[in-house]
Amino acid sequence: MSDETEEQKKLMRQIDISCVQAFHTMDEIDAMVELAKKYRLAAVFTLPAFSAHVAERLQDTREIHAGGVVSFPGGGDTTGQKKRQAKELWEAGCREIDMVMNLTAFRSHEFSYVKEELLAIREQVPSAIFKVIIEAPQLTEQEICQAVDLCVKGRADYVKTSTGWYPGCPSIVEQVRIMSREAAGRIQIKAAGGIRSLETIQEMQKAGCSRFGMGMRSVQNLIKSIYK
Ligand SMILES: O=C[C@H](O)COP(=O)(O)O
Repeated sequence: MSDETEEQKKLMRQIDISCVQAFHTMDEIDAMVELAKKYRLAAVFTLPAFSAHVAERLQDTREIHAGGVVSFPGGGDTTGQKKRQAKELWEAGCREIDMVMNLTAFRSHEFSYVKEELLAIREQVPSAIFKVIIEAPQLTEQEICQAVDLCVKGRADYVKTSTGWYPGCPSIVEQVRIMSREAAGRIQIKAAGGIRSLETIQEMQKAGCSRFGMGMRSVQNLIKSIYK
């Protein structure tokens, strides 16, 4: 990638690529790792059974992280299960942990349960980049603000819009704006789920988003559109 511009490089460093749907094959996962290495993406995510494999294949590069998902995609595991998952993924070599918030507890106003759970996971993986998924497309504006605030109190590094498991409910710029306004620089924002174009990414960047989670096919399309 010798003729890559600084702008392209910077954008690639904000992309988390993933094969986290149930249908991916090992060949796809391996192709995704190679793509991440070629374009120097930020992190590579799979479902947990394949995280150690990805971490091993990324061993020769420190700047591209293996990422692991905790309580994906529902968020309803017990705190103990989430702690064990996070620890196991860290031990497998994952340096980024994306965990789904317990949204039933959250939407039932069990805020202290949610906060304590986030703090418990933070304690398990103190050096990991810890992102918390809130499924913003399913929440009201007030709930999005409350969820962002809890992620700050739970010492997460990022609050993330969505798992991408709800195809009819993409992450949109307005959600990022709300999150960014509430975050006020206290936590970073990752958008994921249905992000399909450079234009959307640029608008989300302007709204305050610094990381983008995209499925492998969407990243391939994005690359085609910007490296001509
Ligand atoms: O962050 C991970 C998601 O799988 C991204 O979803 P997507 O397939 O809609 O890009």
